[in-house]
Amino acid sequence: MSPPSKRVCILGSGNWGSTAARIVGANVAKLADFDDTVNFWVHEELVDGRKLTDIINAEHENVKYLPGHKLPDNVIAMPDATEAVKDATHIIIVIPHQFLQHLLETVHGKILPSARAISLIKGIGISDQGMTTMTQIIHRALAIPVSSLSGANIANEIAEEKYCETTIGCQDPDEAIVWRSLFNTPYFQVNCVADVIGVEFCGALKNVVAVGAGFIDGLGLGNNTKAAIIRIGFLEMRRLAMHIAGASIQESTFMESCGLADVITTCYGGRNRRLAEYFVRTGKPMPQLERELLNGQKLQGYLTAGEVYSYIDSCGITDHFPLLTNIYQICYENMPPHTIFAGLNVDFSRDTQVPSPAL
Ligand SMILES: NC(=O)C1=CN([C@@H]2O[C@H](COP(=O)(O)OP(=O)(O)OC[C@H]3O[C@@H](n4cnc5c(N)ncnc54)[C@H](O)[C@@H]3O)[C@@H](O)[C@H]2O)C=CC1
Ligand SMILES: O=C(CO)COP(=O)(O)O
Repeated sequence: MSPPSKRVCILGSGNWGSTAARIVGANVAKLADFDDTVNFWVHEELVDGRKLTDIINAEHENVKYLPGHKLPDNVIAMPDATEAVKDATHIIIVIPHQFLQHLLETVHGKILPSARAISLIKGIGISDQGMTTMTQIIHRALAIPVSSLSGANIANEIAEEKYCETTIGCQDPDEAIVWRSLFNTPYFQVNCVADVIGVEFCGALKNVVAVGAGFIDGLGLGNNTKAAIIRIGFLEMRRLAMHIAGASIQESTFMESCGLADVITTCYGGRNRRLAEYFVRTGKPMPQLERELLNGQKLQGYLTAGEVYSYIDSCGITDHFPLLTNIYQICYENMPPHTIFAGLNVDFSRDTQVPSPAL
């Protein structure tokens, strides 16, 4: 039998990164063409005076970001990202989006030219060229094919092996089969689509809607109000994604796990929702709440609200996105939370009237 020709590296070890390591570690052990070892890059820090990498390798548990769940023994924590990616054919990138650029600069020139990557990140980038997705940023930096994975996937529930679905966006059907084999389990059901950036836009933009849902909970309003915010938020997400990249996005992607299902789960169970509720109840700024309540975990929706607004404002199209605009103004411009309802009676049948992006 020939030796395994493929090898996995996971870049990122937070709540979702550690959960992904649990899944992928167990799966590679059963795949003959993959080396059993999974290199797991950990942003090094001290936990009770010990290095987190040492704790993970001794106890097979990420006691800070995924306490109470064992990682497979073949997942090896490493503090050096360049060492972790060295021989990897399949690179899984799962870090908060604000840290991506620095990580890419670190691993640039250190990866196999034949490697491929998949992004599990939920976030967007803003540059002179407008709004970019994580796979576009990774592809430009590393010049390798990049797929996306996103879904209604609250990490703690998946670590408890509660059934859910996810969506992989991958243009090459053969590659899609390989990525699916790394992630699919009886309790984590993967569906593959060819729409890489549609999957990503859904995952990133729903975090802003979840902040809005948290405001509703903070105001003590009920389920009907939250359902209205979810519905309008979903339409604005779709409207913005189609405005930016309509020619390459499939409408059907919005009905996959990465679309409607993820908006629902995050608006009820996510960190963005929870901290937005505290924001209304306490009046404390989001970054302070993140430091006080998340024990090192990071919010994506608050930053994404700012990034989305900078884009729609620069395009002069805020009128077409009243909910996303209101959420931004509540987060960053001291507008009171009840102003979330201002101007929400937009006619979504007029989507074609949003001016095209000047890209
Ligand atoms: N937690 C969840 O339920 C889910 C998260 N995601 C997405 O996955 C991505 C990663 O999130 P999580 O794994 O949950 O992370 P997390 O928010 O739980 O943890 C933060 C991570 O950032 C690392 N970090 C801190 N400073 C850093 C730096 N300067 N450079 C690099 N890394 C640094 C920490 O070591 C830690 O691993 C995010 O885009 C998130 O939206 C997607 C689906 C579910
Ligand atoms: O993306 C998520 C669930 O699919 C997690 O959302 P939060 O970051 O709000 O917890």
